[in-house]
Formats: sequence, C-alpha cells, structure tokens
Amino acid sequence: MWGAPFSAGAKKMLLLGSGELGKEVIIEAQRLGVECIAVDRYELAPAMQVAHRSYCLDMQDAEALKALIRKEKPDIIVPEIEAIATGALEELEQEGFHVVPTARAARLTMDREGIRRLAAEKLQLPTAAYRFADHFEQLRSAVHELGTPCVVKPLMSSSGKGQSVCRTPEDAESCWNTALEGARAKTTRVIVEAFVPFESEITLLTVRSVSGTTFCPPIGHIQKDGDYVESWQPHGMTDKQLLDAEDIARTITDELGGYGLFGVELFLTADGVIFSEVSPRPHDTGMVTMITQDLSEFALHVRAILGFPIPSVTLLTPGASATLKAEQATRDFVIGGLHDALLLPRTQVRVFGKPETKPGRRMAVALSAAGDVETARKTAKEAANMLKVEVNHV
Ligand SMILES: Nc1ncnc2c1ncn2[C@@H]1O[C@H](COP(=O)(O)OP(=O)(O)OP(=O)(O)O)[C@@H](O)[C@H]1O
Ligand SMILES: NCC(=O)N[C@@H]1O[C@H](COP(=O)([O-])[O-])[C@@H](O)[C@H]1O
Ligand SMILES: [Mg+2]
Repeated sequence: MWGAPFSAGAKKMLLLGSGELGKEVIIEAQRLGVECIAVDRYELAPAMQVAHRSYCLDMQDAEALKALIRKEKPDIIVPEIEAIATGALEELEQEGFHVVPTARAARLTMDREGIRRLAAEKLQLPTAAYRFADHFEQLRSAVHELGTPCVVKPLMSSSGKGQSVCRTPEDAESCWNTALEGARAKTTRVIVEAFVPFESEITLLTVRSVSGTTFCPPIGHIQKDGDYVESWQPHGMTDKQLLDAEDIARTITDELGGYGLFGVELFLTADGVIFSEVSPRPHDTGMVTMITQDLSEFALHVRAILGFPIPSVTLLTPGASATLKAEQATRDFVIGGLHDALLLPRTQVRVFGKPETKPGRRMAVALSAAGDVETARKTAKEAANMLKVEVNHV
C-alpha cells in the first residue's frame, strides 16, 4: 500500500546502476506506482531516462553513496551492477535501510573472490579449479599449477571486460595486461580458472519471494569474448541436469538470502553441472524473458523485492535474443535497421538509449518468439544483424 509518486506516502526505490537491465526494472516498478530514482556514473544512462529523477555519482565512493541515500531515504535500494561500495550498503542496512536482496549478498557477489570462495569452499558446489594472483609472478605460477588453457579475469569486472583465455604459458603476460586494463576497481588481483570444456552453458533464473523459491525454465546462451551475444529459452536439458542445476541454484540463493531474482550461471559438461557465478539481480541473458514469459525477469525482480507473491511463472512461447554491439567510440551516431528488423515475424527490439558507443558496447537487443527455439534463434540473429550503429561523419 503506498501513495502516488512524489507524495509523502510514496514508495521510493533507488537503483544503483542504470543500464539496460535497470531501465526495465524501473519500467516494471513504475507500473506498480513506485517512485523511482536512478543512479549511475554518467549522465543520461538508460534507466535515468525512465526514472522520476536521477543522480550522477561514483558508486564506489562510500561517503558520497551514504550521503545520497540518507538524503533520499528510499524504501528499497536495488543494486544493478557489482561495482558499488558494498561496505556502505552494509552500514546503511544496519541503519534500517532495505538493500536488495541483502547487503551481504551485494558484498559477496561484488567480486569474484567472495562468491567463488563461498560457493566452492563453504557450500562445496562444483566449480572450475581456481587460484588468485596479486602480481604477475603469482599469475605465472597459477597458470603453471592449473595448466592451460585457463581463464584470467579481474576480480571486479562484468560482461567479460578484462577477461582472456591463457592458451599457453607464454600468454600469461598478455592476459595479465588485459586484466589490468579491464578491471573496474583499482586492484590488480585476478582470478585464474581452469578452462571448463562445457557442452553448453545456461542461466537459471531463480526467484526468492514470499511464495518461496521459483525457477524459470533454463536459458541457454552463447558468449563471445566473455560477453553474451545470444540467448534462448527453454534450453534442452536432461531431467538429471535440470535437477542438479536447480539444486545448485537453490543452495547458493538460500545462502545469499533475501527476496529478489538471481541469475545463476552454470556450465553443462559431460561430467555434470558446474557452478560459474551468480548475479543477485536480473541477468543480461534473461532479457529473452521479455518475449517468452508472462512475467519477465524484471517484473519478477520487482514483485519479489516489494514483497508480493509469485504463485507461478509461465513460459508462453519458445524465444531468443541477440545483441547489437557498437564497433567504435562515438557520441554522434544513429541506430538504423529498425524497419527491416521489425518486418520479421514475432520480433521486437529494445534500443537502450545509451548516449555514447564504445567498441563492444551493447546498444540494443532483438527478441523473437517462434514455435521452436531454433527458429526463434535464427530470427533474432537475423533481426540483430539488420540493426546497425551508424556513425555520423560530418
Ligand atoms: N572457467 C571457464 N571455462 C570456460 N569458459 C569460461 C570460464 N569462465 C568464463 N568462461 C566463459 O566466459 C563467459 C563470461 O565469464 P563470466 O561470467 O565469469 O564473466 P563476467 O564478466 O562476469 O560476465 P557477466 O557479467 O556477463 O556475467 C562465460 O559465460 C563463459 O562463456
Ligand atoms: N553483464 C552485466 C550486464 O549486462 N549489465 C548491464 O550492463 C550495464 C552496463 O553497460 P555499459 O557497460 O554499456 O555501461 C549495467 O548497468 C547493466 O544494465
Ligand atoms: Mg557471467
């Protein structure tokens, strides 16, 4: 029960991170009459464009973050990215603020070390073998111990930034440099993981709400350079794989606690299901649910965090998503090809509205539904291929 946005009795949600995923979270919250405040490091971020108001802030600056939240006094704080001063969130939670799903979950998933040690060492979930390294010599011994190929990632990064595959011991130096350049935080620590020879990989969207734990049908995806380019739902799995996947997802999300939607990333291998990582928030590969499910991952997150019931989630149709990425950096561009893409059957497009392109930056996504996953994948890829970031040359 709450009043209209801007009124004294309004329900206020503050989003930390305002990308394409947050934009959809805000749209869903607005539909329930929630007052929405968007925060990110740059002006005109996608979610800011649909929020009631917004702030530009370095979210790793604990003092600035606390000052803003104490001023705005939101009823609910929703992290949308990892790179946030999570110590500040824990302090604010102590003061009585509600952090989604919990401040501890935000802290543990903020960097790869927290979540990996929790999953592998405390919960004994199957993961790739791993080591951590603070400097190049340590990386070299980690590569030696794990063998090649292995994967090197900065502790805090997402969408594959700074990630590379070390194929021979000689690659270690270039992997180290890639990780340092791609790291979001000012730390040099990296994780080195044994390469998992997976047959496929999935995201199991898992919702914790007053109704208990609910799993969405599995989402299959393909990643290029550590970033997703294509996803589809449902992904074909054996009953055993699905049971094992749900078991892992329930174990990790029960441990993290709180209400909300989680994206549990898993590898399907000949030797079983392996845990990769988890986002305590909607997942990029889950954008496909905007066309496949009665309640998208964004609608589910909002319902769960507001404390509403989720009696069921229904897959309405098989579907797929494919991304449009920019190739170069510019602020002077147009997104073309919408007319042609939208001629394709059962196809929709989301243009995120990011004000600036960068090489590899995700700018839009095509969504297609069809009678089967293969047709949906083909159509979504066709639609995404028609979309173009056209740079204006003066
Ligand atoms: N140990 C591994 N073995 C094989 N492939 C891997 C391994 N680690 C990562 N990958 C590949 O790289 C992709 C991205 O890795 P990961 O999810 O750890 O990065 P990320 O930057 O956190 O991505 P995102 O933020 O998009 O979830 C994985 O989905 C997988 O395709
Ligand atoms: N894999 C995580 C992910 O997809 N996160 C999404 O990308 C945005 C950052 O995009 P940007 O780097 O283009 O600003 C984030 O704000 C979030 O919406
Ligand atoms: Mg990932």
